[in-house]
Amino acid sequence: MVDKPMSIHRTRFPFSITKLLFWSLILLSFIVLFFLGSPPSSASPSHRRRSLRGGDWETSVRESAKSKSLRVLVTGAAGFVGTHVSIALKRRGDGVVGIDNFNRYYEASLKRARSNLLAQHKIFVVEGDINDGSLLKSLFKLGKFTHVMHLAAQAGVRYAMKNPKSYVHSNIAGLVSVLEACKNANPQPAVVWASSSSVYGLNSKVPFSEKDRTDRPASLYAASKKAGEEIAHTYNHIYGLSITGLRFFTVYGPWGRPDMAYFFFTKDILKGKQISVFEGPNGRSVARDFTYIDDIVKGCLGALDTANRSTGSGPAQLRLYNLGNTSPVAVSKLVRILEKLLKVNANKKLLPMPPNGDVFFTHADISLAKKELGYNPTIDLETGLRKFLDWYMDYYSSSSSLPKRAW
Ligand SMILES: O=C(O)[C@H]1O[C@H](OP(=O)(O)OP(=O)(O)OC[C@H]2O[C@@H](n3ccc(=O)[nH]c3=O)[C@H](O)[C@@H]2O)[C@H](O)[C@@H](O)[C@H]1O
Repeated sequence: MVDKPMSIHRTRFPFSITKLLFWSLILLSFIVLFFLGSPPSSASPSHRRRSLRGGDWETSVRESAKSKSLRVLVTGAAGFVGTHVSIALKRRGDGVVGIDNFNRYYEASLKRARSNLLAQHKIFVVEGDINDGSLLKSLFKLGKFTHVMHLAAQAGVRYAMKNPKSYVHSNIAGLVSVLEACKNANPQPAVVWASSSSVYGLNSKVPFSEKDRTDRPASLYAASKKAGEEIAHTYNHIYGLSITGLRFFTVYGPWGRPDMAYFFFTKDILKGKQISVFEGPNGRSVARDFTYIDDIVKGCLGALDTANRSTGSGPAQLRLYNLGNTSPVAVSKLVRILEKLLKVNANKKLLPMPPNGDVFFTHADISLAKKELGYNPTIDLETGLRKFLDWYMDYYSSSSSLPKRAW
């Protein structure tokens, strides 16, 4: 009776209990050794993962933030504007730490390449999401930031129809997460953040002044940025955070975003692919106040330099500025400049502008930014596109993959 079940056991499991125990012990010791080998960390599991990947990230944050003047946390540091602003700050001696989630809205390899450029300038970029409150808390504790340049966002006007939730996640929830961290930080930093020309929406009065209506956004992107401006007001009002919003007007240049028209027109013209040029009603041209990246960087630095300290409670500085070029150019003219510089005729198709969130015209009144930030754009579209094309040719001739369209 006793032997029978044992023999049944033997036929079901090909190895003995002793062998099973032996292998379980080996496995257990591997698990124990793995965890003992991890760098010590008091942080949450997500932080532990980060330190495993990025080495001693806490030391890197402290080193990168070191400065006798500004200590700036740049969100979206591996983005187009984030990279340029970070380098400009570091060059003049400010401490800079970046955070970026390296999402796949457009080619991640370009973001990695920008991040490598930042590393060459000794700027440390933490890979993480602005919605990760505990990560932000640790970063503020380590970096003791005097300023936050908040540039992380879901960009793109037309993509909002494809993926509306990503705008809520990054531009609304993400902004609240950053402001919560700022409000709780010691010291409380001054915040400068990227709003957008798109908040003017269906406004037809030109040039667009900060005093004009912004309650008719034409896209969810615009609505998310407008919501951001209202959220900024709340955090300023209740928590005394010093907050400056910058309404960027169609920023372009080297290391730019492949989802923007000037960028993918270049790619498609070079490949002989047809490009769609949108038109307004009755063949009216669609135009943008295209603004070169170096001018935008100067505006960002001007905003950081003139920002007052946060007060913790009670009245604090709350500002909004247009950063444009104040000379709109028709999209058809943009294409003609590209054709001239590339020495290639574009295969163009004129199309009525689809109802996709786009607006017909943007034109910034920049008198306020001129007066208060010393903002003074100097680069015209042809000069700026020449600089962009120099970079583009150089970057994509040494890189195997051309940008793919995901938007
Ligand atoms: O100022 C901003 O705040 C925004 O600027 C930018 O948006 P936009 O000004 O719309 O730039 P972009 O897409 O390059 O289209 C340029 C022009 O080409 C036209 N356009 C576009 C696509 C196409 O296939 N054909 C075409 O004619 C199109 O109708 C438009 O007239 C940023 O992307 C956005 O993230 C935000 O920062």
